Amino acid sequence: MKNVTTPMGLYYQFPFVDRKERAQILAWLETLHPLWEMRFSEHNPPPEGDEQRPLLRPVYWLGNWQFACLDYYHPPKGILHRCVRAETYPPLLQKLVDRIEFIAKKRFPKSYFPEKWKLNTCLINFYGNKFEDGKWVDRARVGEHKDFEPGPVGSLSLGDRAFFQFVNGKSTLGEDNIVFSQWLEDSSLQIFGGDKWKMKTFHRVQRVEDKRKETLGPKIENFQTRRINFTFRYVPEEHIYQLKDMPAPKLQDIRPYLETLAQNSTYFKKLITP
Ligand SMILES: O=C(O)CCC(=O)C(=O)O
Ligand SMILES: [Fe+2]
Repeated sequence: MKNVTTPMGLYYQFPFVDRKERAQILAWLETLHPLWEMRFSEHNPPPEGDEQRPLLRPVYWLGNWQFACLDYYHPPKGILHRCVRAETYPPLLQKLVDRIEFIAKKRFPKSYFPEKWKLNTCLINFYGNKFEDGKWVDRARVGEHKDFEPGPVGSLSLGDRAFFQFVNGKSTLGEDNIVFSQWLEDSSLQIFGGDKWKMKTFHRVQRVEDKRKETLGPKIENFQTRRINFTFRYVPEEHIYQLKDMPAPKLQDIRPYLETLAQNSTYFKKLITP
């Protein structure tokens, strides 16, 4: 097993999951029905100069669902009604999360961890090509952003490898902008924590290779998945809202998503059935 420790606050392990675990995760992923969300909504329309659009990729959240139209979790100011309680991890994922938390605590200083830190939230991203206007278009990338959830973030990658970068600014200033690059391999774990990687720099997925030619994840209409990434994060429990505590306009905006989720998830079915 290769285990390379990169700069302070960055950790990378390949492989992190073995073949059996990989197969189990992939089997579970096939049962999921990811959502293709719109960025904005009736009560949260695009700001001037921006426009309504679908996200680049379908996603699925566990622990809490941060609907795009609720603007994601963004402390200290953006904490109200952004995170909606969602399904818990299946046992096989919880086991991995326990291992990731253990590694993070072993590798990173105490100062990186907010009180009560645990990886209680997971975003599953489906990367691949979308069929639109009669052709397949590569949507396998993520622009510069920060993960605003406090504390270290753990990232598990499956499928084709991704070229992942930490960059200084949001603008495309060229090479000097790049602080650190790495390939995220199939079955690998990346953990990043501390000010430099969480607060000071942005990160992005520049591109995803197209080499493995493996069918991954559930069937998604007009979409071909070649990489699936899990990012495990921490949202303080007091910032995760029950559906009944969400204000009516926001509830109205996310209602169609909840109904779609309820078609395939007993958790969401229960949640929205009066
Ligand atoms: O796919 C990845 O490796 C990273 C995804 C990411 O940055 C995110 O979901 O916030
Ligand atoms: Fe991210």
